[in-house]
Amino acid sequence: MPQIAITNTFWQGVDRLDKPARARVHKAMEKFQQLTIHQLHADKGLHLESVVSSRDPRMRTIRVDDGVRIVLLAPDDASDLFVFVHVVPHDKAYSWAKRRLYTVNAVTRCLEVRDLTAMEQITPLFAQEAEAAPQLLFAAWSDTALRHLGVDDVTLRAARTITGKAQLEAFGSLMPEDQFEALWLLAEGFKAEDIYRDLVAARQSTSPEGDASEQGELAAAVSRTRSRIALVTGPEELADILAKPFDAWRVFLHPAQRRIAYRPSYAGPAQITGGPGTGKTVVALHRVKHLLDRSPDSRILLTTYTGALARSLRGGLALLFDHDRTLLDRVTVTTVDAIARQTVRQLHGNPGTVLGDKDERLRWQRLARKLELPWNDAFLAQEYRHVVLAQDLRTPEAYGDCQRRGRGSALARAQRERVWQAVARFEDELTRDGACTWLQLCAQAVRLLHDKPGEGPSYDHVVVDEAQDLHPAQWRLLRALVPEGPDDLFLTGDPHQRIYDARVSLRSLGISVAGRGARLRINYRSTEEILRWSRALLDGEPVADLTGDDRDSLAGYRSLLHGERPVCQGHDSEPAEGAAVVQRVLDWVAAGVAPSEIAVCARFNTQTARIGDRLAEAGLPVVRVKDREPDDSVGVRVSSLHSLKGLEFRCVAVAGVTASAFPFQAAVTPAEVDRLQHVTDLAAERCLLFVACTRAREALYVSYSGRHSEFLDGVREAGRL
Ligand SMILES: Nc1ncnc2c1ncn2[C@@H]1O[C@H](COP(=O)(O)OP(=O)(O)OP(=O)(O)O)[C@@H](O)[C@H]1O
Repeated sequence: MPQIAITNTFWQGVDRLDKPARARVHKAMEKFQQLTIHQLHADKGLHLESVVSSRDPRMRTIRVDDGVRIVLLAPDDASDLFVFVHVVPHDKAYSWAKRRLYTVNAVTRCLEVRDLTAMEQITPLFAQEAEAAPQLLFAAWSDTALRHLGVDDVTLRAARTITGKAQLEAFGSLMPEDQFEALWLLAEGFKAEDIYRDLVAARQSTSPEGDASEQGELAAAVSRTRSRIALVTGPEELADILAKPFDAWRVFLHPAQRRIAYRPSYAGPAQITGGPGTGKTVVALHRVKHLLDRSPDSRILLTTYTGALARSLRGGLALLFDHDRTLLDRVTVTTVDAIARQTVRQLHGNPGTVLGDKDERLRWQRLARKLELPWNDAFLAQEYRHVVLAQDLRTPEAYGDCQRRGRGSALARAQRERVWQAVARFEDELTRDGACTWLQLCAQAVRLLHDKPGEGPSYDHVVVDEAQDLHPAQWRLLRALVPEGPDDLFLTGDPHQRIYDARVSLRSLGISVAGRGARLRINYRSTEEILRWSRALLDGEPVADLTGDDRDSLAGYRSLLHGERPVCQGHDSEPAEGAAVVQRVLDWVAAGVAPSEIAVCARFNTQTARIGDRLAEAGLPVVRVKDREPDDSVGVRVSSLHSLKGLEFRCVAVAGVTASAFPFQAAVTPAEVDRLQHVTDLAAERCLLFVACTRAREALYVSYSGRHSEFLDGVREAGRL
């Protein structure tokens, strides 16, 4: 009977089919595996046939139904391994298969694919242009240097004609993925030796040795290409795979992802950064798997910022541990705030009422008035958050002497005394009312853990997702929950998605990640078109990294996927804009996108609610994204921008991107009140829009009525508006 291997491109094809077509794919594969090779060639239903004049003589197709065919590679040696490489509508299947050639890379020894026909067509055209060009993009590297990075002859010929990044991009989806990545990183200014280490050596080390003389060349290369191809070991595994939705991330990891997640051990805290959609959450989940598999008794805390994110982490873990749910008993998945509340309850008793931001601000407002302070509620709340709680200051002397890092307003000693008076009153009143803030609760939990060692919750490993938004008080709690040592903390986050005004120096909190940092650069979620558009929203100002000691950068960040350019439209009035958003959503649904795979969001709740009503009037099911909404409910997600954090959708509409909404003046501290806070608030506003736009996988629609946001100017300047 034939053996089956499936590639990531095959599953991407399956993902694009509707449910009935997917079921037929599953049926065809089941049948395929049950037949002998001889029966397979004779079977009229599957109708296995060669692809006439294909670049790769091993190319075959089988029939799924009248409209859809599977493309596969048949063995041309003694092996019986068939590699399922794609599934597409009938006519496209042949044109796709004809143009492509699968080869084994001489350096990485992995199987890779290229659109050979297109490469051969483009290369001579570029070569003509190159003759007259003053400079070639890869002139600084010798053939030997490029070959060392896995660039083969065909790609080398193409590379020698490339004059700039735009031309390199034109080859993006045509060249073998790894070779393009190497060239891209060179063009982005990365050093050849770093690329070799991160890409080539990583591929080599994550690939088990396949022996071509025993297995046949194709089978050996397949067994070495684990990041893109999975071997199906037998009918049971196939049945198991076919029975549930296939989530590629469970099986296929980029070498950088695998190297990070499955590194046997880190000597201390490790930090993983990367732009939106680069698989940081995926890596965090796989790290949990590695830690659980490695030692049978270890207890793990997997934590993040919001309840919605914790729920989605729980869902991800359930998928990853589908084979053995009992392992999950050793993992606690919850928010940092929830673990603070649990700790206080366990070690002290009822923590009382926890105030939301709004109530806290009202209290500061009252105090400012009562004490006749020259500062407003926003200033006092920020001073309390960024100085008093961030440095865990507990006495007027400590506050009087502290360095107010990150604050852009000077406070003389007498002024500090007045602020402290307000702080003391604020805390006393909360104690009197049996209330506290979330950050106070975290600080209290830390004190209790120190005072009652061994009595509170404790973990062997803590894994943190979306780490960029945590406050120092929350970091202190995480530090206190896990003893210092190897694999104590594993942090993933993206400083470019910082939307909750967190400023942290991890080192000062006893969390040093020096020498244990890694970065992910390939986006698996959105198309390159959406990424570029969204990146132009950022103004290029440097962003502090997760540690607070260095700068973060999105250099080398890109997507392997391509699609439509985002659409940005201005309208005469808000009703006209609302109507356009509804029409856009209807178009997406008509094109086959499930309503639950569409998100519509706006800056203000009132506007979001109005659009939700309009969608409902148009007959569309609507789900308002709030913390406790079940994930499987049917309907277009209507959401605030903040609630979209960490989530993703096939299509996203961001409405109301006007001058008054982005930046929203009420959310931005005036520069004359605090210069640094002003800059930070503006950056958070930009990031908020960036986060919302990068939730889109395939389509992004951005709209406004009246004057558009200044943040869109960057997109206009980049020629993308
Ligand atoms: N190796 C992979 N193969 C296939 N899909 C992947 C892979 N890694 C990640 N993905 C997919 O890419 C998308 C983004 O992954 P993930 O949510 O982990 O990224 P992230 O870096 O945490 O994103 P963000 O910071 O924007 O929340 C998800 O749909 C995930 O399933």
